[in-house]
Amino acid sequence: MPSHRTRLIAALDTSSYEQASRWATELEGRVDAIKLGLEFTYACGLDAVKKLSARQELFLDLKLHDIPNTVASGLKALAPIHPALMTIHALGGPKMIARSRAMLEEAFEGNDSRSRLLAVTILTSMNEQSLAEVGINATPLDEVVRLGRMAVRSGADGLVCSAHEITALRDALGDAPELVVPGIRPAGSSTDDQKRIMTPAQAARAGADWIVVGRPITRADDPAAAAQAIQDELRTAVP
Ligand SMILES: O=C(O)c1cc(=O)[nH]c(=O)n1[C@@H]1O[C@H](COP(=O)(O)O)[C@@H](O)[C@H]1O
Repeated sequence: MPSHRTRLIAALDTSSYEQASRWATELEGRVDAIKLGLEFTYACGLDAVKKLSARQELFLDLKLHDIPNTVASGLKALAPIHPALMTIHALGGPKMIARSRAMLEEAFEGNDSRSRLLAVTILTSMNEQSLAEVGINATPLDEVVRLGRMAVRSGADGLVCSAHEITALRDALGDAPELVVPGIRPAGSSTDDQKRIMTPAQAARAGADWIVVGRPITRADDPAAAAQAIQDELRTAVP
């Protein structure tokens, strides 16, 4: 049973700066970090990312996946924003991950709060059938552990996975890799396009370092109250 606190990241998925800014203000003090991703960044730009994250810890989730040089150079360009966490796809392979880590070490030399590199394993919107559709004939669990081992060995500081794989990843890799877990749905909420889901309490008991929650917060009538309810659930889940 984990004894550390599972922290809450709110995914602010919107193309509107005003909307994201409103959420960020409402959620300040109620979430531990905000996540800005493809929709916000493409629509509003990196200056807006920088501005919005001035007061809160930032997970910049752009899921880079390209040849090693292109991904590492992309990360170098993002480094001045200084997100706490950034994502690349584990499927880019060991060289892409190793070059990315080396680039971040270089970009943050002399700064002991380097952005941490997360490798996305298998998206939480995929199940065994969706894996077969892209030619991967394995269970999500086996594939996540296989990719997770490779990614951490290659230099990833942590992994994005579903809560279903936390126990197996901890058995394989120990406590050091930071496990960031989307596909979280409080009991009774809509699953949307997510396939491998768990509740906040289940993810906390499994040992998630962070959970990522978007629509259950942002589509709630009262996003601040929804975030607070998740924090309360996390707090009481682990004695
Ligand atoms: O990297 C991610 O954050 C991510 C990986 C993954 O496997 N699944 C996943 O849902 N996410 C992100 O987590 C957030 C989940 O949002 P909701 O489904 O609205 O809670 C979205 O911003 C996704 O981009």
